[in-house]
Amino acid sequence: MSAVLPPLRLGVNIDHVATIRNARGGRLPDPVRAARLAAAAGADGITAHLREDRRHISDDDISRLAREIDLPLNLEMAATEEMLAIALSHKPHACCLVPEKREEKTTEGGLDVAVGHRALAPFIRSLRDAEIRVSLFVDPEDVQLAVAKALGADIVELHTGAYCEVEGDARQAELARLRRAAETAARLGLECHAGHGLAFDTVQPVAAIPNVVELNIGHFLVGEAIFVGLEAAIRRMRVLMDEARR
Ligand SMILES: CC(=O)[C@@H](O)[C@H](O)COP(=O)(O)O
Ligand SMILES: NCC(=O)COP(=O)(O)O
Repeated sequence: MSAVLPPLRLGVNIDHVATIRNARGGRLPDPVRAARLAAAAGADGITAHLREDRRHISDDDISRLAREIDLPLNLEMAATEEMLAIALSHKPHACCLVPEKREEKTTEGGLDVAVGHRALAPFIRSLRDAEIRVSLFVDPEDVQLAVAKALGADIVELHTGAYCEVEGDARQAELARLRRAAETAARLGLECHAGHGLAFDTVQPVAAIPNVVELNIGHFLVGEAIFVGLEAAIRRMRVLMDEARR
């Protein structure tokens, strides 16, 4: 009899609703309305990345999400004093620390906690003292997981970008990295999430990894929403995730 896998949560990242809004500098489409639709479609949480350059999600979006949305808010941010102050003022369910480079189009890799641990330690302590869950967005490497544990993180989110960007044998190799990292995370007592670049055609092998308990998916869902609507896109992703878990 196959083991029953733990439930797999879906965090919907609404960054790129704000990208479309900012294209014209107005108020529409409203990312908070997208969060409400995501909740109605069965999302288990909302993820929003407040970048230092505010290219999409704004400070006001975060304030409104924190006030108006009942789902757990996963605030993605760089490990800066500015972002720490914002996180402590809103006290989201979780903060996911991600690397940021101004010139990047999107997140290019995991946060190198093995190199940056000295600066990260007090930062993580401040978040934990405020009872905010701490997630570290990392590449699927044992050293990153070990340091994440030593830093007192609650969660690691495995970067699935490399897995999504390749095909064939290379993708199978990246999937094996993700599986091994998820096993290591479980052994260390770290809650294991995954995300970046996931789509309908890539989600199921990651959703089937037993120790992964949450997927954060955004860009693909917002793009798909242009054609089928956000609720339908989310419901389809949910079906694929549940099928993979059986
Ligand atoms: C960390 C990650 O992979 C995403 O959650 C992040 O938000 C990507 O950045 P953009 O949303 O700006 O593409
Ligand atoms: N942390 C990953 C995330 O929130 C969504 O990434 P993407 O699906 O927008 O690439």
